[in-house]
Amino acid sequence: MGRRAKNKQAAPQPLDSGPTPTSKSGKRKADDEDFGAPGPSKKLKDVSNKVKGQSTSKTGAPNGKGQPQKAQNEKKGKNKEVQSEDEEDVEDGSGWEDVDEEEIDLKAQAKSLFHDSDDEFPAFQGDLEEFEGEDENDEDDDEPLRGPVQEFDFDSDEEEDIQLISSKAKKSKQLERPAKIIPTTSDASDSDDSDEDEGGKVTMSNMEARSRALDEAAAAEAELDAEELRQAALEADDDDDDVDMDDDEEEGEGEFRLPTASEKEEEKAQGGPDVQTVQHRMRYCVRVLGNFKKRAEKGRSRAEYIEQLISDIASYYGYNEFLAEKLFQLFPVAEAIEFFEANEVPRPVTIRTNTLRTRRRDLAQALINRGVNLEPIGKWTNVGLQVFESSVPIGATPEYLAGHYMLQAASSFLPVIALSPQPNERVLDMASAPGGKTTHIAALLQNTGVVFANDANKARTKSLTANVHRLGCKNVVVCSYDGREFPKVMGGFDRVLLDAPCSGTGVISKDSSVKVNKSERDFTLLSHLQKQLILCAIDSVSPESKTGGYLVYSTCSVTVDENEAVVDYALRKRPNVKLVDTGLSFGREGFTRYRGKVFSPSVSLTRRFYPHVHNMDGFFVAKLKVERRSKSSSTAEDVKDTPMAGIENESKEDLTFDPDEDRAYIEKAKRRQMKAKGLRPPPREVSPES
Ligand SMILES: C[S@@+](CC[C@H](N)C(=O)[O-])C[C@H]1O[C@@H](n2cnc3c(N)ncnc32)[C@H](O)[C@@H]1O
Repeated sequence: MGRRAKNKQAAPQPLDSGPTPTSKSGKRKADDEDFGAPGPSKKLKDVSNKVKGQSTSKTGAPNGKGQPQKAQNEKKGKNKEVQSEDEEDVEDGSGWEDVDEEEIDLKAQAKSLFHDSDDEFPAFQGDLEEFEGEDENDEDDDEPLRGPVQEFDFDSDEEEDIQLISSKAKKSKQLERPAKIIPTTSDASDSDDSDEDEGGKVTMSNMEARSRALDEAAAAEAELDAEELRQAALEADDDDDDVDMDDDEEEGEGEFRLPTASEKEEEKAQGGPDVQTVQHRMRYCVRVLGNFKKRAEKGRSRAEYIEQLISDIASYYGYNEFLAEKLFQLFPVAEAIEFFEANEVPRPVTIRTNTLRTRRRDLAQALINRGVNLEPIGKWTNVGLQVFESSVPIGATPEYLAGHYMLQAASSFLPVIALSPQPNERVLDMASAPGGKTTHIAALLQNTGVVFANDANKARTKSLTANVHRLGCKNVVVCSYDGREFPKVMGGFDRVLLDAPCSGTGVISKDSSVKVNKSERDFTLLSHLQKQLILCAIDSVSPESKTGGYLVYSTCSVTVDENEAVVDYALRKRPNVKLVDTGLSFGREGFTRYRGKVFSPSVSLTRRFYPHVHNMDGFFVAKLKVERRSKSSSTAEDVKDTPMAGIENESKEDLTFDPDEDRAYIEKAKRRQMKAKGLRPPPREVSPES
């Protein structure tokens, strides 16, 4: 089981202070790469220690005290460093339940229910009714990354990769993966520049070639990973092939066994197992589960091994057991460990060129001149740049301040690429703050048409507005409604993006508080809200649109309740809607079956992105085409189930945009504007009705 050896990318958070790290400070040593190495929280500690120029112990426990993470979290909970939630036992309402018409009482929800997919903004922490009173200091969405980005040695890592792949072909997939954001095999297949010079600094001339070569290597490794997973799934019988097994035997793990109930009690009484025991036990359980028939102890069930493994994952990586289990269930056993491992590693720092102000080439040149080491993210985006190191604060360069780029996670590009807005269209970004995607949409529209950038959180619309101005977007209207009020507020959009409030289980590497502050109730409430929002988003799309008629639904979460289950729900409630291809060239297919639930086969058109597979935040993207409602397709059930039932009763067949409806608002705005300028507005027109 591998520990990620290639933590080459700087963590976004430790850039604030401290001396410039050494050239290898972001790189992990290959000999750290199994459970015998320090645990994840130790790893995080390692990073910050390195930044501070301190040495670290190699054998320490995750918390540095011989105790796994869990014990630490309990202490943290007391210190209020990590917000913990009351974990109410709620029936699993995800998947099939119907969404009530009435709004759920979000006030009753604990803090930090939603998570922001954009790395420029911290998780939304609060409830809808507190929006007005929210602290203005919350506007750190576009918080500049201060201090230098860690430097790392790309070339020697690549050499190391090749060696590792050949000598430990069965070992960790994370281990050998470069810190490059992974493209598809097809992206790399047409490259013929594999012999390009990869040494030395990145320059404008070698940038594209380097990128292609890295893409190729990454694609080859992705293929290798897939093969490994297939092998693991087939429960490789040949113990000689199993590197982990050899390691285990060396460490005397052949005699390892599951603890009995009384041993577990004893372990608990002593304050939990020590970190070495947890590491060994995890490795042992993974191995047994890889070939249960052959390796399991007599009289022990698969469920017992799984239960033990989940409990150990929770304590080792610092999750509450509920979330550890929920995430564990998404993957085959070996891959689940890869996922948890990847959540301990920061994702690459990436920026999006603002094409309203500059070209990527010019921006890259300007930043290279300032001492920024960067290269294009990959072929799938022509505006993204990955920043490897920088001698200047990347969030405070003159180019940044002039709006030439947005600091934005690579995964955040995906929904907008899928949305594919066309010039002159009317687009709604239903949950838009702090505006990473809004400004991307505005740029793709080339400042034509109009983007309504909505967010229910008024405080957050300030940072949204600031970004809109900084990036020179002239076609954006900012508004603040609960998304569930659409399309009553306005409808008839050519395209709608619903980047929904979510649990943030895809961005744990950025916000580790998610590990402990999410309960079953949170997922139930979120899923419910997401289902309400998606129906309103669908109803805001104009089926009459000549150029569009699309909705993109996205989250920065990996749970099925917040993704496939929401989309499937929408398909069932809105027969005039169908899933279409996202147009994204990579990403795993969405689940069409999951733990007894069967979704529409078309849900396979949705795409999932994972940190351990794509080296980007966990993300989900679905694209839906909204068609005209036929009389037969709008059933009584539709009307009952829509959160906009009131509206449908009023005007069920006609939810298209009526510009006349806006006249009064436009008039009011004009008057206000005149007053603000010290002018006297003309007398109001008296309408015949009044
Ligand atoms: C994932 S974040 C959006 C990130 C944004 N799309 C971007 O790219 O910068 C989700 C947003 O949904 C907003 N939100 C939460 N509940 C909402 C609701 N009922 N209606 C509209 N917005 C909501 C939150 O305030 C938060 O800003």
